[in-house]
Order: sequence, then structure tokens, then C-alpha cells
Amino acid sequence: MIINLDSAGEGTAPGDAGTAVQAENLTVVRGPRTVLRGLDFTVPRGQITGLLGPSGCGKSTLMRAIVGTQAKVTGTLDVLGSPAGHPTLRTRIGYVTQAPSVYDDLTVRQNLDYFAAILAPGRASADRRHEDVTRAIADVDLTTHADALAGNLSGGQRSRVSLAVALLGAPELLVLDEPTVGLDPVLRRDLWNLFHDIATQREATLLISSHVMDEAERCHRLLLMREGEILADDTPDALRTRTHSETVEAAFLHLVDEAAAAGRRKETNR
Ligand SMILES: Nc1ncnc2c1ncn2[C@@H]1O[C@H](COP(=O)(O)OP(=O)(O)OP(=O)(O)O)[C@@H](O)[C@H]1O
Repeated sequence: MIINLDSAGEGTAPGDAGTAVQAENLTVVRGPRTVLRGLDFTVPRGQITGLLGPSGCGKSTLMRAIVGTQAKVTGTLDVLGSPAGHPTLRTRIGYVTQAPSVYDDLTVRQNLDYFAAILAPGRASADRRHEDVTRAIADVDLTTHADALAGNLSGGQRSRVSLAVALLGAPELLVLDEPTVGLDPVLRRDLWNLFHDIATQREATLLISSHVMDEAERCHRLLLMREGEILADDTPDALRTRTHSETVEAAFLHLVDEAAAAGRRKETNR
């Protein structure tokens, strides 16, 4: 079930300049389970959309479908105007998984150099690669650790190396799976400031998952998920207003109760 709480998004057809991701009846089966059930939603371009919901509700599965690494996806899923998984999307999307994907026996800079060489190979691109790597390391505030072995970094620092790798190609769409897990409050704040800079200065779209509801307040829009369904697709303000709640967390709980009550009514009327 999807509850569209306002008219935002009206007039944005698939492939419009205003839409980064458009899903219709998106369903994903993993093993014996239907993990995502007929989702309809859009992710607008140039904004931060938060994907929030309890552990196991399907956030990572949805992100994997969007970046094209998930099997058994049915329905329609358009990403930056192409079907999800289309080869031309590879360099246009940055994806950071929950497990940092870095080489422990390389330094931070060597990790970045390696991935930069895949994105822009050849001697002719050497200067650009050097600039991109230096910028990405600075973006995630690891300049003073550039020559440290990744294996000697803390968990949060390793996550930031992964994020720096995703920032290398200046992607149009950044998909970040719980990027702030395990980070201290100062680092979390700095990263959210960086996410906002990326959205405003580079006009990139960010889809960021979290199960920490206070991070919802930092997003332009929210997709609230529960048990493979989207409970709401709206702005934090509109969600609070519509549910007469002070926080997004209270709004989420209100919507969960509302959906449970609707489910019970459906059962009774059968
Ligand atoms: N390989 C798999 N085979 C079968 N079911 C799976 C598989 N991987 C995940 N699932 C199930 O799919 C559901 C959604 O998992 P997913 O990882 O997308 O949730 P999530 O919301 O990202 O959770 P978390 O916040 O804990 O990372 C879960 O109930 C999980 O048990």
C-alpha cells in the first residue's frame, strides 16, 4: 500500500528531468519470500530522499534493485531515464553498501587511485585522476589519513573511504546504504552537511537509508517502509502535519497503526 499525502510529484512522468527513480508495481522475491510487494514511488532529482524503516523491511533490497544488482525484480523500475541495471548507468550511479568495500592492505589514497584508474584509465587522465582522488579524500575528511593503511582505520573511517570511492566519478545518483551507522554525532553531522552540499552544489540525487528516525528530519523527502511496503512517500513536514505528530518517528508509528487498522478492516470484510 502507498499513501500519497500531497500532490508533490504530480506531472512528473517517467524519464522527466524532475525524476531520478520511478517505480511501478516493483516486486522482488528473495528465496521463498516476496521481500518487496508491488511498490510505486518516485525519487526526485537533485534532492535527498531518505529510505527509512525497521531492520529487515527491505531497504537494502530496494537499493540493490535500483543499482541493478538484485535478481528476481519484476514491475517497472526506471533510473535516470533507463531501465535499472542498464550498462550506461554504471558510471552515473555511486553505490555504497553497508559493508565497506576497501582493500585493507592499501592506503586510503591507493584505494582511491585503484578505483579512479578503473573509472578513467590511461596516462592522459593521470592529472584528472589525481585531482579527483584528492578532492574525494577531502570530501570525506580523511586528508590527514590519506597515507594510512585502510586496515588500520576505524570502522567509521573505512566507511568514509567507501563513500569517497563512490564520490570519485561525480555520480548523478548516489545510493548510500546506512552510511552513518556507528559514527559519532560530530561525524554524522559533518556527513549530512556533505550530503546536502553534494545535492545543492553538484545537483546530484541522493537516496540514503537509515533506521535512525532523527536522520529523517535532514532529508528533503522520505520513503517510509515497513515489511516490504511503502507506508508513505512525502516530505518530513507534510508527514508530521498529516499525522498531527511532532516528530517523523511519531508520524511513522501513527502510519504503522493506521496500516494495521486498515489491514484488520480488510480481514473483517472478507
Ligand atoms: N538472500 C536472501 N534470501 C532470502 N531472504 C533474504 C535474503 N537476503 C535478505 N532476505 C530477507 O529480505 C528481507 C529484507 O532484507 P533487507 O536486507 O533488504 O532489509 P533492510 O531493511 O535493509 O534491513 P537492515 O536495516 O537490517 O539492513 C529480510 O526479511 C531478509 O530476511
